[in-house]
Amino acid sequence: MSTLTVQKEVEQTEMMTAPTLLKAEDINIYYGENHAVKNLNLAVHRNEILALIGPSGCGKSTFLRSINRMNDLIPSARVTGNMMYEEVNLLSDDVNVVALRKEIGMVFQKANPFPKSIYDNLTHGLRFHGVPKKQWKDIVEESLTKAALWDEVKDRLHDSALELSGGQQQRLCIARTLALKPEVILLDEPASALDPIATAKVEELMIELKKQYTVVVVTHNMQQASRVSDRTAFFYNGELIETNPTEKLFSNPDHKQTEAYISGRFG
Ligand SMILES: Nc1ncnc2c1ncn2[C@@H]1O[C@H](COP(=O)(O)OP(=O)(O)OP(=O)(O)O)[C@@H](O)[C@H]1O
Repeated sequence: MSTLTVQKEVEQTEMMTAPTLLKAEDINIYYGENHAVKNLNLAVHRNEILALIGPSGCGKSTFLRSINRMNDLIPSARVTGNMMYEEVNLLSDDVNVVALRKEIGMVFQKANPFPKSIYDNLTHGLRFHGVPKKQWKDIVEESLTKAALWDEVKDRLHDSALELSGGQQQRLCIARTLALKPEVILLDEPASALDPIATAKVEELMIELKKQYTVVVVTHNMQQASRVSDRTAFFYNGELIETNPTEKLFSNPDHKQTEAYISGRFG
C-alpha cells in the first residue's frame, strides 16, 4: 500500500481479516451540472464478484471508473466522498494514481489491445512499471494462462494482437491487467461485444479469477449477472437502489424498482 500513498499506514492484520476491501462512502459524481451518481454508499467484499446492473445512463460505468480514478481523465467530471480501500481514501490528492491503476485494474467494453504483438501487449505495462526484464517471460505465460488464453496463443506470441478474434482480444486485455498483479479487477461490460461462446469463456474466467482477485463488473446482461456474481447492486437514475446476494436480488428483491427492472417492466 505504501506505493499508493505517502501518508497512510495500513494495519496488515485488519487487512487480512476484514471482508470489506473497498467502501464507497457518500460518493457523488458530476459531469458539469449533470449529477450522475448520487450519495452512493457501497461495500465491495474481498474475493467476491459484485455485479452492477441498471438501465442505460444510470451511472454504473461512472461509478466503476471512479474506483480507480479513471474519471480524472474526463475534464468535466467531479467526484466527492470517500473511496476507502482498506485504510486509504483513493480520492485523496496524495494517492499515486499510476500505482492505484496497477492495483485496481480495468478492462473496458471494447477490447483495446495495443497494435503490437501479443507478447508486447503484456510486457508494455511491465516495462512501464519497471519490472525486471528477466521476469517478463514467466509473467507473460502466467497471465495468459490465468486468462485462459495461453493454449490458443503460445505458438504465436509474436504475432499482432490485432489478428486475434474479439473474444481472444478481450481475454488478452484481461491478461494484460493480470500481468500487473492487481488486487481488484474492474470490468465494464467485458462481454457485451462478444458472441455466446466467447461470452461463456469470459464468464468462466471471471469465476476463476474470483479465487484470487476481487471483481466488480458492470453488465447489461442480467443472466450474466446471475450466472457469475455473488452480489448484485441495482442502480437507477444515479442512485444505488439495493445491493443483495445475487440470488435474492433476482428472486425476491427488496425494492419495487428492482423488481420492475428485473422483470423487464422498464429499462
Ligand atoms: N464522459 C462523459 N462526459 C459527460 N457525461 C457523461 C460521460 N459519461 C457518462 N456521462 C453521463 O453520466 C450519466 C451516467 O452515465 P453512465 O455511462 O455512467 O451510465 P451507465 O449506467 O454505465 O450506462 P450504460 O449502461 O448505457 O453504459 C449519463 O447521464 C451520461 O450521459
